[in-house]
Amino acid sequence: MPRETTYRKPLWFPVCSPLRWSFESTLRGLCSQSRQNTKENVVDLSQYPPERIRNFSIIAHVDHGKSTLADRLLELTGTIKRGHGQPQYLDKLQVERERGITVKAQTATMFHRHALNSNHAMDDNDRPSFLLNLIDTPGHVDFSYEVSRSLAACQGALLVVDAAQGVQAQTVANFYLAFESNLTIIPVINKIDQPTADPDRVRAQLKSMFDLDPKDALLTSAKTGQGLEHLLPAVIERIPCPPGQCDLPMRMLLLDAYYDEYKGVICHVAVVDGALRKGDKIASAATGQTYDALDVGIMHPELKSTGVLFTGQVGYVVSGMRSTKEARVGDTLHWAKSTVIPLPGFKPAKHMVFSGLYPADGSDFDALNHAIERLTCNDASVSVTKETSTALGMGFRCGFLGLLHMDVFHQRLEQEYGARVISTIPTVPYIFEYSDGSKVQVQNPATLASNPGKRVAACWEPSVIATIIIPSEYVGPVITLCSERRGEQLEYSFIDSQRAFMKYRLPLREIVIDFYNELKSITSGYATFDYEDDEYQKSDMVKLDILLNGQPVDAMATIVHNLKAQRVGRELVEKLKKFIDRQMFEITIQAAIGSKIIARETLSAMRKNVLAKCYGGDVTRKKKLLEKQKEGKKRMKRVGSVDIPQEAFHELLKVS
Ligand SMILES: Nc1nc2c(ncn2[C@@H]2O[C@H](COP(=O)(O)OP(=O)(O)OP(=O)(O)O)[C@@H](O)[C@H]2O)c(=O)[nH]1
Repeated sequence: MPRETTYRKPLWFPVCSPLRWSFESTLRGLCSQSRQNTKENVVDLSQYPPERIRNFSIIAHVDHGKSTLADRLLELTGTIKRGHGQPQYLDKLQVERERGITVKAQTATMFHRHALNSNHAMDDNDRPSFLLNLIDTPGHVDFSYEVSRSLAACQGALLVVDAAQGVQAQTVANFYLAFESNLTIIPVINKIDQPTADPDRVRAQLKSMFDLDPKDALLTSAKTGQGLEHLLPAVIERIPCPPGQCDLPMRMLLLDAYYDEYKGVICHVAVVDGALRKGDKIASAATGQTYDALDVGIMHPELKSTGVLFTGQVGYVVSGMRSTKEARVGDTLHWAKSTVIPLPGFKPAKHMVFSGLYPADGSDFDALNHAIERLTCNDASVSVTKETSTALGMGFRCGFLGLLHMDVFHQRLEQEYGARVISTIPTVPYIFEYSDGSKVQVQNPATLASNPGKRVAACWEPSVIATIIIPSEYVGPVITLCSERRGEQLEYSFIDSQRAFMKYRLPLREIVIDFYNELKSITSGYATFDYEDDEYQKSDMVKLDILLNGQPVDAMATIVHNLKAQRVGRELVEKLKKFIDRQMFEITIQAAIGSKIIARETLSAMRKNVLAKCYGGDVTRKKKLLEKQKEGKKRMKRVGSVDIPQEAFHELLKVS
């Protein structure tokens, strides 16, 4: 028998401003419906056959209001009890709250009463209840892998567009992700409360860019609550129910996983056929390994044990997987006793940027290994292989979907696992051909041409097709920027009288570092940008070495375009000079291509006397300063006889 689960009642907030009044009153009206859903205060999932289930995603450009809208839906269905001004409920990670961006897709199950073909005479209690699974997705291009995975569990998507900003680069990218997944798309024009909102212009853009019927667009303000009452009825009426057959042997798609200290690996799953019950023996189609379903439930929005998940439902299963490596995102889990055809799964993530990760303190290697293993369970898009650097010791070469993704991964390692890491200059995966005809993909510049006797004969670098949307007056500076970055214009048109749309082929290397910031700064923050990977292009790339006192520092090697090598080499040595403390001997810092030195700086010798500032003979103060110096030294990496502070490695990341 399915276990019962409890609804939470919505909370009413005091009315204290006209703005709040309209929001609260709308919410109150809507919530009264959901409150009546909860009359019996329990839910039995067997009441929700596929016809009564809707799985949908919220997709949008960054900051167009997805998470706020998701929160409002959770509130109006009584799933969460909260008020205005609180951090977004579904942005749970510290990194998400600090940066104000969604990094992980989050699923929440809601219940809502609605009569199809709306019979207004019907009492709320008589309206059938629907189970709605909402998936809030990230907006930034680096996390589009999360979006495409989430869409695999959905039949529809709310495409949210800011009423003032209109269609932006990630609106285009996300629309095509949903369109290619054959999802029903409901356009939602949000933030209509803004003084500069122009819903008619956005409607026209939706028509011209995506051929979406302007009449289908819903107008909302997640801030004031205006128009929210139309969202869930549209979801229920327009989005099809999940396909899948109740009478087939159970199979489900593993959508995501994370490690919980108490429960072990928790897998988020979408049950495609049959039903999953607590106690079932399940197997992984990828590995053949079998497990027991120890706990089964829904995200409501916290884990709520239900003991069963039926066809079309999205929820979680705790299966006693011991290692996070066993939870392969995209895998099909099924009843161990039956054979099933595995579900299509997901395209493997394509790594755009690689960087070495090393423990700040060499003795922390095992701790970092453990932290990376746990975190990659929750972020399957990172690739990890072990590597060794002469400068930094044992570490890992990790592949990321972009620079922001890399940054977020570092931050999560530090915040969630207390790991202190040093990362090497990010690089993109090049293909090099040697004089003997052999080809290699180079993810770590230090490994390039490490075989003596092999000469590089040719190089190919990855490129992307970039979509840029800007107000028309910024077209000139953007064209200049793209050509400086070795871009090739592929398309140039106008979305409407005020906005230009451009497509460029750009080398990936030119956009991973700093391109977006520069684009934003030359367009006063108005440009939006998105990219998808394209083919490799032949290119004239060289390896740039950094030498300290004549000794190459492998962790600082980078690959640059021949024409830019001189400038990059100069910037790198100047940066290093600023960050390396003077030591007891002279230090030469050089940048070199092969045996040719292209830039050089010298740090003259000096004894850094930390006690110089300590006047008088206070022993405790002297001790304190010496302790501080010792602590600082721990964070240094010794290359030959030169100590390099951690910050030097971080600073080098910013040179393109
Ligand atoms: N005026 C107004 N502001 C809104 C509305 N909806 C959201 N916002 C604000 O817009 C900002 C971005 O909202 P989010 O919900 O974080 O946007 P998002 O699309 O989830 O952002 P990412 O997760 O980073 O992609 C926040 O400051 C919200 O308070 C709205 O309807 N009107």
